Amino acid sequence: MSLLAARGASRIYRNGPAGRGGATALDQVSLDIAPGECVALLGRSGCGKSTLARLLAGLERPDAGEVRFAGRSLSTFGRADWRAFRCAVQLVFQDPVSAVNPRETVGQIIAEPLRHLRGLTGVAATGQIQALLRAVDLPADAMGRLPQQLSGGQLQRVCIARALAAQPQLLILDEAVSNLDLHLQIQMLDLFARLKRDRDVSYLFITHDLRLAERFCDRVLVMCDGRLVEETRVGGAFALTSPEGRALQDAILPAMPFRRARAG
Ligand SMILES: Nc1ncnc2c1ncn2[C@@H]1O[C@H](COP(=O)(O)OP(=O)(O)OP(=O)(O)O)[C@@H](O)[C@H]1O
Ligand code: NI
Repeated sequence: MSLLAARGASRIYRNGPAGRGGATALDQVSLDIAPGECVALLGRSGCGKSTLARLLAGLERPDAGEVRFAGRSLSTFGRADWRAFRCAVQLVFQDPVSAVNPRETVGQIIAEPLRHLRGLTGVAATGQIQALLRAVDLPADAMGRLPQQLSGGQLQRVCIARALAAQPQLLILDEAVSNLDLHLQIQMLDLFARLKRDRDVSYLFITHDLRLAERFCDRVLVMCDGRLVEETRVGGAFALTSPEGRALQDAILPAMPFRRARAG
């Protein structure tokens, strides 16, 4: 059974780059994400990953093909369906600054899905906001701060907390941990792994880091020029075989010997 699926989904930006058939950002992409599954999406910059993420999250419509949730095309959704879908599928954007209202405090930002999607307000909401801030390792007093008073990595974690507030079944993470330091990356991945184990949450994990993908995901998808060019299950002597996949694997730096500078 697939939770979220794309069937021949294409997206053409009329004002996009010339070449490759005009401005086709996404070219007949089909994929399935099963409940509890963790799928990595890799590919070089501009290949269409974020576009696919927006389509799968229902924020943009495909120009051809369709996106299906629990077997139903999003194009048939009514108001109540959209509400259920927004609860079930959450997207954490690549750029946290443009993903929040600069005039809202962290508390207000996280309160929004609690109120609109889960009907929580007042003390119940405040308790949840505090728990969510703890989960993403932000101090409780972050609640009263504005986005501009936070670092990029702190704001990214506010966005993760906001996505988790909906208690989604599927989280689409568009480079959501890329600009966090290694310690925080591991902490967020532990949090995601716990949600996966306890609540069967699925993930579409967009990253440039093949090693992260290998560690966290069940399956790796590789895109090139708007198309899916490879799908490989992770495990054992796992190797990517498409030219694009091989390039990703070759791009992993060998461990560098660390030399301590000598005094004097
Ligand atoms: N709103 C838009 N209008 C016009 N063109 C767009 C728009 N959004 C994306 N594109 C184009 O579509 C293509 C795919 O962009 P997309 O952001 O999906 O790539 P990406 O794989 O996420 O890249 P990155 O790894 O740099 O985030 C690019 O050529 C981009 O210029
Ligand atoms: Ni992107």
